[in-house]
Amino acid sequence: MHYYLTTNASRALDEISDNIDHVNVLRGNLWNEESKFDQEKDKAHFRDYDAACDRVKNFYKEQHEKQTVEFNIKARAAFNSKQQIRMSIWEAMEMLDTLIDESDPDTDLSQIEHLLQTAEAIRRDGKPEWMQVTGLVHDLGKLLFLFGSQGQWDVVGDTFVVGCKFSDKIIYPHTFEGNPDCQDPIYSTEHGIYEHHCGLDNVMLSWGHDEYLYHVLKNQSSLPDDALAMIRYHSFYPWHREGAYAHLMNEKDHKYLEAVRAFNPYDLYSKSDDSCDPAKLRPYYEKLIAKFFPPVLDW
Ligand SMILES: O[C@H]1[C@H](O)[C@@H](O)[C@H](O)[C@@H](O)[C@H]1O
Ligand SMILES: [Fe+2]
Ligand SMILES: [Fe+2]
Repeated sequence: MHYYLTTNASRALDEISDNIDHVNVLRGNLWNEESKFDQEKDKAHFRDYDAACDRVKNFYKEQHEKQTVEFNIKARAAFNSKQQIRMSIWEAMEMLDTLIDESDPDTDLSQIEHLLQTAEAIRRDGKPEWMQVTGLVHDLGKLLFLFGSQGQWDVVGDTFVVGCKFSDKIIYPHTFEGNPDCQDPIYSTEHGIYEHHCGLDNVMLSWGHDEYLYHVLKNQSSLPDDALAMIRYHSFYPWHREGAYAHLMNEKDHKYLEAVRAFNPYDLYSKSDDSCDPAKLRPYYEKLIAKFFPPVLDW
């Protein structure tokens, strides 16, 4: 059906619709401001380790006492000599789904949901495909728990450098008192076994899901270096959030720091987003997976 309007009537209509647009823009701005405010307010609730439950506190006490240089050398040797399991990225996501992360004060959601929420938040912001798929896989290293870890303390939680003084920027720093490396004349010094600005590539980060997944993917994906850095350092909060370990960084690490910081909000704050439906999202992400990974990988 067509309406024929006089010029005046049509001008009047345009004006009304302009006004409505204007009101909508204003309303939109207001809404954005309010939701920005809510988001800032909400952010303070994340990673509140003082208020965390005993499960989290006990987890970190155990981890901080047991992540020694000796353990880290053994964990890497075991990783290099172990028999490998072959499966696809999606199979790995499904396999991981049974794990509930004891170190995490912010979510009891399944791991597949956390991976999808992270990827979806990155996608919503219009970030590139390689970053979306990085969000999708970043915690798959937690499979270590099903592949012969000693518990969760050598799989999840924040990471830190071993082989030099434990930084006081690590959460619950006093719990390192029970770590024998604190008594070691070399490991307990500022630089420990490392040279000034040797590069994070040359230091031993506490063994867990970041380090494991980095080694699994570095030769089995076409992800860019920034993506591999996001995976390898995403739990390294004393570094990427608190600014510790500057004396061990080299030139390249400054670039990686930027990448990891860009990734972090998606990992952390997407934990409060609406839940995702894996079956619905699968076709989209299978296509992305196929662009960056072989059909099956060695784990
Ligand atoms: O509890 C969490 C969880 O284990 C994450 O996967 C890890 O990346 C974080 O650093 C940690 O705080
Ligand atoms: Fe993680
Ligand atoms: Fe995560």
